Amino acid sequence: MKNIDVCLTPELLHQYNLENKIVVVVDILRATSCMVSGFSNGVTEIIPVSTLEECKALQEKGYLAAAERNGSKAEGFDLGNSPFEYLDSKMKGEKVAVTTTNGTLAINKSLAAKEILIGAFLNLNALVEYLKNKEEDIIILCAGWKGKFNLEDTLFAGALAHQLKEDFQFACDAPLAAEAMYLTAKKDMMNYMRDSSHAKRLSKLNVVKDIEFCVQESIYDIIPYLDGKSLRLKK
Ligand SMILES: O=C(O)[C@H](CS(=O)(=O)O)OP(=O)(O)O
Repeated sequence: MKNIDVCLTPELLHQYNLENKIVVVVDILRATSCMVSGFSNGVTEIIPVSTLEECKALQEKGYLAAAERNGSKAEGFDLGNSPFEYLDSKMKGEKVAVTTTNGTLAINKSLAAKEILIGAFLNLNALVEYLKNKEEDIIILCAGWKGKFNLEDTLFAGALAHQLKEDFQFACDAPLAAEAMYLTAKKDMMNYMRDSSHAKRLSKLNVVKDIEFCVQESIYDIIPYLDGKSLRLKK
């Protein structure tokens, strides 16, 4: 049977063989939630880069530049890291270069995979429908926080692993633990997340509405994937 596994932080990724695997990268707060929101609102291409310098260089080539460090928009860039910025009508048809603290790094660490998909609660069902018939093993890569474990990405990993468990067996205890957390949390996700370090950090920046938005399940029926250096929408 095919396997599904969860990598709880990019710092553990060296333990996983990505060859011929599908990697679903998740950074619920907020990078991958922003990406899914942007594509759902008509953004045509997103280039994830690891550094502010790379992002600036793409801004000079005409990309809208989204740059966040420690939760706030970096100086001199067009956008920060709120999904609501991506829902603005002026984003339709735009190409975006993006760098964030955790999410874009996680994408760039996954390049050895056969396929890289972008996951969020916002597109959970679309991912389940796409992945359930795939032959490849799946790794869900949690972006975490600065190399450490975080709650919200693990909850998403648990949700996805739970919904795929009829077709994929759990490769180790990480999907099992993530699933147990998700099943406990899902009745009141916002309340469960309230104590998480990331929610506390972002609430100091007055972005509680972003967190409420990012925990909504399956409001968008799309899947962004990495095509060369760019994220695009699966047809
Ligand atoms: O802006 C965010 O949501 C976070 C900032 S931090 O990790 O709390 O410093 O960045 P992300 O890369 O989206 O996790």
